[in-house]
Amino acid sequence: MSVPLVPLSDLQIATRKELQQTGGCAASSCGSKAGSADMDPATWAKVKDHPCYSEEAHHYFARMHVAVAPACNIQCNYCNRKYDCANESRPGVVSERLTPEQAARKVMAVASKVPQLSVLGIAGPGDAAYDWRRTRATFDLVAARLPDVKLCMSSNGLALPDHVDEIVAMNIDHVTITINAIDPEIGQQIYPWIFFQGRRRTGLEAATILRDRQLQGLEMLTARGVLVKVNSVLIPGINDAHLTEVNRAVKERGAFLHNIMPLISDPAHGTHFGLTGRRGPTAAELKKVQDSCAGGVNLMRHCRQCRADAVGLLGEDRGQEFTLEKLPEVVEDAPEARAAYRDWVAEERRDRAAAAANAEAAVPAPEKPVLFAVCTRGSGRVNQHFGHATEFQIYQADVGGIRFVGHRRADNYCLGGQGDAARMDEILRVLADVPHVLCARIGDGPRKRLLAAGIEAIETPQDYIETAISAVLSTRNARNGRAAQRA
Ligand SMILES: C[S@@+](CC[C@H](N)C(=O)[O-])C[C@H]1O[C@@H](n2cnc3c(N)ncnc32)[C@H](O)[C@@H]1O
Ligand code: SF4
Ligand code: SF4
Repeated sequence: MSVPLVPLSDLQIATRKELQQTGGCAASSCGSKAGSADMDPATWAKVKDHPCYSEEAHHYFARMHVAVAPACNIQCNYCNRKYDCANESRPGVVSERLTPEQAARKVMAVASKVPQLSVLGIAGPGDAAYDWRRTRATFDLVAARLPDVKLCMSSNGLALPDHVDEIVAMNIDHVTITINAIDPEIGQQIYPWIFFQGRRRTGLEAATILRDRQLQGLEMLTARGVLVKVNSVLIPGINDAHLTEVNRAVKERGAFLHNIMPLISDPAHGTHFGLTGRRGPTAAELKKVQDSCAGGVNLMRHCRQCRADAVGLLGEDRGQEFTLEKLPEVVEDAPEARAAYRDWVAEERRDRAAAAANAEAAVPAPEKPVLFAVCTRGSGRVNQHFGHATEFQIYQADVGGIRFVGHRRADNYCLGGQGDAARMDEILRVLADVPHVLCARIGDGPRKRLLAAGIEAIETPQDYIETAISAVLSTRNARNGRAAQRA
């Protein structure tokens, strides 16, 4: 279940949805097939339950953000924070601001209801490092009450070097720094001002100070063993040709992951870029930039660009279930449920890895890549009704095996038991290049509409995704073989 997107112009709707189709992870990217096999045990231990730092983990684990840090010390031309907004799905937007005590109560409430919860993040809605007093108070309360939940924060980097000792002491193992430019000439087109050491600075001076502090914070954190993800917003015409340089610079300083995200820009959001017509990138533009970073820091390709109060698995947002007025005064924790869930995941992972290996061995790899759109509620299984899917996970089978390559959003087709024709049109557009949809169930009507558009819907309820794909490939091979014999 995700919150509805804000109405965007047609171009933007197309662009945001297309952007979810940036397939083609390089084998080294985003831990796509990854599990413990491709990293050292200490690093795997840190990322195995973190849905953002491991693509594999995002099938099982949930994160939540608490909106305790509204203050920010810089202005980005793409950011406009909103504090009472339930219906926009983008960073910097929240339904309500919380005090640290309220936030801790909310985390307890979520943890007792959502055993998948493994990470508490503070992503503003302003800056977690600048609004440090509130960030620290929140983390202290939660660490004391829920020691098994990992702590994670994101920052523009300007205030970060001042807090590295505390971050390490507080066991905050995951920090995100947004770095959009290394070259201050480019940076000054993104940041109109920063507030540093009691003064507002602008232009090249501002961009240079910000860049230096970001890289300093990155170096300090990685030297102390903290895993750092670098976010970069791809802004066409400003930093598109420059992000390979950013990737190189952050690799040299030990960044773990690079998340190159599309600019979200719409006049209705009231940002400088939105109001002045600066558009977000197309899917092809984003993919080109991501591909140009191959061989550098591993790329994250499963980011959903969440709200600053998001709750749940990536791709779902259960935030409205846990608003302040719905929180009980006293919450009993249920750590056994989380522990039991983690034990189940450990077994499930072993099973899924074995099933995936068998599935890949069972069929010859297709010569040309074949795409699959999967309806899933998580756990690496095909377990969602087609009509309920608000996003499709896209898998690719090719000589490299079967792997996750991205996701595409489209509003769910089924509304209160009725199919929605306009939504179906959009789904057909979003899946235009995908020949197979895998789902738990699908009605006759939508199945026929898909088929008429050249998309085959296959019901494989509860199968592991790789197993289901392998079975479809096998049927495809047999069909193609018969066709070749007839020819
Ligand atoms: C709201 S910020 C909060 C954390 C911190 N202040 C920062 O900027 O890193 C979270 C992330 O959302 C990104 N973001 C904000 N507005 C955006 C937009 N319009 N398009 C794409 N990314 C955006 C920021 O660059 C940052 O990486
Ligand atoms: S640093 Fe983060 S919160 Fe501050 S203006 Fe930029 S995106 Fe918004
Ligand atoms: S915005 Fe991206 S990195 Fe942050 S919680 Fe959502 S998916 Fe993870």
